[in-house]
Amino acid sequence: MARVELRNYRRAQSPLHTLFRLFRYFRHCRVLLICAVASILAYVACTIGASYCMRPLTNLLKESGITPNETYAKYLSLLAGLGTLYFLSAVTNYLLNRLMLETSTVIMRELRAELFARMQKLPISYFDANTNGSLMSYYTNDIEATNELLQHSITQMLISVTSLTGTIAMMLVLSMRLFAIMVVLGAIVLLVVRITTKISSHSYRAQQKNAAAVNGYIEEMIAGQRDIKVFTHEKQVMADFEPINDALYSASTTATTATSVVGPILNNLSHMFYAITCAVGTLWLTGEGTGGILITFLQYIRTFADRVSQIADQFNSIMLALAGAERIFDVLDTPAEIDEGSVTLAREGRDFYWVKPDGTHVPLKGDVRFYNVDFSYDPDKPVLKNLSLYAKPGQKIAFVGSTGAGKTTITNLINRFYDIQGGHITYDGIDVRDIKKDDLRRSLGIVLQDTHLFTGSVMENIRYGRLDATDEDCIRAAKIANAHYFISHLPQGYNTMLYSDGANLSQGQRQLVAIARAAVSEAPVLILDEATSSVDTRTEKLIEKGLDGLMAGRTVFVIAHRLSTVRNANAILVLEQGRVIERGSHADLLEQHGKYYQLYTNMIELA
Ligand SMILES: Nc1ncnc2c1ncn2[C@@H]1O[C@H](COP(=O)(O)OP(=O)(O)OP(=O)(O)O)[C@@H](O)[C@H]1O
Repeated sequence: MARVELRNYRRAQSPLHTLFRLFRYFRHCRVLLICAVASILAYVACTIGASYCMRPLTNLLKESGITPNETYAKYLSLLAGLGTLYFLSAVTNYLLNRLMLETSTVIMRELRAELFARMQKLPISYFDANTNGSLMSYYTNDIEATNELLQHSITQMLISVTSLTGTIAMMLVLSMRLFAIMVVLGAIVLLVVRITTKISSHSYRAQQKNAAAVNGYIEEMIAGQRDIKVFTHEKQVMADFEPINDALYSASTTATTATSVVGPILNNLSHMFYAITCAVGTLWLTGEGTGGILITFLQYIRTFADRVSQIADQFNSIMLALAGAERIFDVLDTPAEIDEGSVTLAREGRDFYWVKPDGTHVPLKGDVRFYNVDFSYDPDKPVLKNLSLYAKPGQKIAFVGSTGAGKTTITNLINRFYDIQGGHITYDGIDVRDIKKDDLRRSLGIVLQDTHLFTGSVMENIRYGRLDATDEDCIRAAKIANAHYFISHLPQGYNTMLYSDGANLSQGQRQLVAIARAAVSEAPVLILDEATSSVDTRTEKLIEKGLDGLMAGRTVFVIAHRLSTVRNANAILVLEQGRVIERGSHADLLEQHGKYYQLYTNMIELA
């Protein structure tokens, strides 16, 4: 059963550092940011000012020595002032939301671009260690969380903190005595907030972790639908899904329960707060205008309590969103594939050259040699041991051996998907580590067993092998690959669009397009992972002819699955546990009566 990888869902490890790093992205939208901060200040000033209007309004009721007309005029002007402040606070709030929306869109664009660019530079080992699902969730969950953070959470937090500061200042201005009561009660509220936040953030983390497991599982099962149906594993898949779905259910229930408890507790506390201040205030405050002070103070208490509970809520979501941003930064900090190569391999027309330091061009011949190569993916599990082999220009080298013997690994070392730990590999006498990686890979044509076709026309998919190839080059390559006939019979010929990894083509047709793609690169060295096992004999013949056309005149490494490939090869290398145990032509090896003889006489398919 397929493995479900859990992403490491956690709270931000270094939230402040992540936050400052995120703030650096504001450098491209400084003006927007300044406007946003100004809007926050204006918004908070308006709301606090509106609350303050309660004082003169209340006092107006008891004001003596003025005529009813004067009272009425004052009353109207106060109401007009209050209305203006509420109107302004609505406008500034709208402005703020717009500004943060714009700002976060700009930043998200940059972050997505950086993330995507970094992923293009990461070594293949990174993709081995991370499932597609977990990589995708950087672009979905984590980008979304960061967007939410920038668009709402940070803004709300800034509003809450500014408003809280302003409210405290106004409370101090109104009455120091009442503020003293506030401090005591505030300490109690903070304690409660701290405890409940701890509980809720813990359960939220559990919820996120379980959600990741469920999503990862679903994604994997969707990708494997064909295999699930073929092996009639539907029931098993459902049975495996149930426990992780249940785990998500209980984690979500705990999380929502914890959150739903925080609100009422804080609400009740704020009511108590309100009542106590009201009672004490009535007893303590004496003299002219005390009614206005008390009413306004109570108004501020409400704001205070609201802001504190908002900060508690936002703190949690900010921490979780920062964890998303942190994961994105982790990817951005993952070291890119190192390329210490300095030797340039250039293409001119249809030929490849090695450009020597003095500028002279030496045609590439395609001579590849391994000298005592040691390699392992994991340090404690050697895969290739002291492996030596050579392919002279134009030779066809076939690898045979049981599964896991190291055939694919060898081909992955030629193009430097991985670096060797011992020995060296040369290409026309140059150590491959000295060749610029892009140049090296461009001078190797590769046909993988499991080809990926991109969304685009057939022509564009063939051109993927060499981006500057003309339409004529692509058609010529398709002819070499024996793909021209079937492509010409597609509804729009070479302009037929391919979708979902070429799902509208048969497996054999996809393989022929892949061969054409390698043919258009016209590289002097070819690496073929033959894929004929899952196609019918007629298609196999087509592919065989396509491959023969492609291989002519080039050095070829082929992971052989067909007897014909092996028979035609200049040399057959028999691998076992990362070692070459036999080398020779088909006839030589049969004569030796060794492993190859056994493979050949016992099996039709060799690998
Ligand atoms: N990305 C990887 N990370 C860790 N180990 C790997 C990785 N790829 C292959 N291996 C291990 O390296 C060994 C050689 O694998 P390799 O794919 O080269 O064998 P192979 O001869 O091509 O097998 P097959 O014919 O089944 O494709 C195996 O034990 C395999 O489990």
